Amino acid sequence: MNPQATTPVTPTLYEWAGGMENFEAWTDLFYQRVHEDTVLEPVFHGMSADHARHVAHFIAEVFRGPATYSQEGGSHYDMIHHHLGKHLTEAQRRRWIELILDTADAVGLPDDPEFRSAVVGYLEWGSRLAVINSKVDVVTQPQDAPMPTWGWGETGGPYVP
Ligand code: HEM
Repeated sequence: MNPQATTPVTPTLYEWAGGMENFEAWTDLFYQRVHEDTVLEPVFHGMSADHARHVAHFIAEVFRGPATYSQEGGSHYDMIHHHLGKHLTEAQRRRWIELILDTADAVGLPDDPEFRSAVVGYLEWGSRLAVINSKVDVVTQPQDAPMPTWGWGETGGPYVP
């Protein structure tokens, strides 16, 4: 018997989350809530109508889903570029994290310890990078920098500026 036939394949975070419609539901509700939030509303006041979907597609691609964000013309460089010069504060970042995690519960994303640990790890990492990038005016990453990917495990080492 082929042993591979019986070896269970670990699902990606994208698959475990239940696919694109769940990422879109998550960010659609999140950005609705952002506009009712006194801390975050001023940050996102002029955001584009497509913003929520772009963030859903970005996170889904990072979680090893389809490359929709890239196929729509986005890139890691592009995402960083959107944060330049926004001068985001730690208070805004914390509120962003709190609200996006509350919204994960509201839309019924899986709440098992392993999945949520990976999600929190990614959101902490990504949101702290967003704040760092918001304090500068140029992207130091190459324009063709690959999209990051995120799995079930650990970061693998210390921060490299
Ligand atoms: C994992 C964390 C994050 C991810 C993956 C992410 C992703 C993105 C993406 C993909 C865009 C571009 C959207 C578009 O093309 O329309 C964007 C824009 C933006 N993000 Fe983030 N972001 C993160 C964290 C944050 C945080 C913590 C804040 C603020 C507290 C923030 C504030 C903004 C703002 C102000 C824009 C520009 C909105 C606009 O004017 O259209 N981001 N983000």
